[in-house]
Amino acid sequence: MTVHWHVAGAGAIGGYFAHQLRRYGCDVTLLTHRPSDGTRALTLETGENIETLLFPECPIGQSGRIDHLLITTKAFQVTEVFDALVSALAPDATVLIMVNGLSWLQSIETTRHPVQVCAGTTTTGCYRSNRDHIHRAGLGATQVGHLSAHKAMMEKPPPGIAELLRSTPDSYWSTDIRSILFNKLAINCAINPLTALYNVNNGGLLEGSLNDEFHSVIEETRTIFSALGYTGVATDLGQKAITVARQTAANTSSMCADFNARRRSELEDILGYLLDTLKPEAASEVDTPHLDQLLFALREKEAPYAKRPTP
Ligand SMILES: NC(=O)C1=CN([C@@H]2O[C@H](COP(=O)(O)OP(=O)(O)OC[C@H]3O[C@@H](n4cnc5c(N)ncnc54)[C@H](OP(=O)(O)O)[C@@H]3O)[C@@H](O)[C@H]2O)C=CC1
Ligand SMILES: CC(C)(CO)C(=O)C(=O)O
Repeated sequence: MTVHWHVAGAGAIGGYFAHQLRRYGCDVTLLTHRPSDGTRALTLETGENIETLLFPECPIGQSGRIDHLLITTKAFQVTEVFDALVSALAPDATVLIMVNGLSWLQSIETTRHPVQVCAGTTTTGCYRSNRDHIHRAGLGATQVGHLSAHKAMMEKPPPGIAELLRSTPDSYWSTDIRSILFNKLAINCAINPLTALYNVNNGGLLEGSLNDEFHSVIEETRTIFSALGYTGVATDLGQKAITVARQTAANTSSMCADFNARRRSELEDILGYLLDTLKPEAASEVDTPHLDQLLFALREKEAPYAKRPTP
């Protein structure tokens, strides 16, 4: 039977995966929070190829039964979207959440539901030149794994995931997605806020006095992860953050792009989550003056245009 994926959040990344899944042969329906006439044409431009596909689209809440759900909104929209769709999910449905930032993790994990929840992360980079035109700026790797702590579930992709992994180049199943998500969170904490504060490309962190700040931020982030018991994340962060900044030197980080566009960023889902949720869980007292100051300065900068609950 054809695998049918519903995609909530068909923006840059969601639209990219929608294209991949359709080209692979899956049925794909887009779920929107905007008025819709029932179809949406999405163009994907990759450098080698440009293709427009017509997708069925329906408002969230009118989807009918969902067997496979991909959520690719911004991190701060995940819980709302999940809650709005949970009653439409088939028993044993597969949900895959693919966002940066982990602010949604606790609420999804504590919701009682029978569905299989996976999470993923990708280093493929996409942006939109208009609402329906997606550009793949860089082809990276995608990793997906089960959020369950049960070994049997962690080892085997639930229904629909194998098709998604096969549909997208360089995509892998991970038996330890949590470590990968925390690694990505640490890298995002080290790179994104500083680039947003100083409005520089990722490579700007490797130059001049900003490089000293970059190292202080890395060191304090490492200390938090170490105190939380994520020794692998803490040990690797220095080298990884510098490598990512070097490899993506010409890129504008997603947070910097959001600040420049004066739209709500994932500040609270990334650095806010690290300092307000994870740091208090650390086994020992951790001093993070640079990170505290960075969060304070960015909250001030974002305040005029970001609608967010008071942290
Ligand atoms: N772009 C990239 O290269 C990468 C992005 N990521 C992460 O992926 C996530 C998505 O990023 P990106 O694709 O760039 O962001 P976009 O803003 O392009 O896409 C988000 C999409 O979610 C939609 N949306 C918002 N609220 C709702 C809702 N309530 N119901 C349904 N849809 C909704 C938006 O619709 P509308 O625009 O109509 O409001 C938009 O289409 C982020 O966490 C980002 O950090 C990770 C790796 C790479
Ligand atoms: C890794 C990094 C920092 C690359 O730009 C990213 O994930 C982002 O911009 O959100």
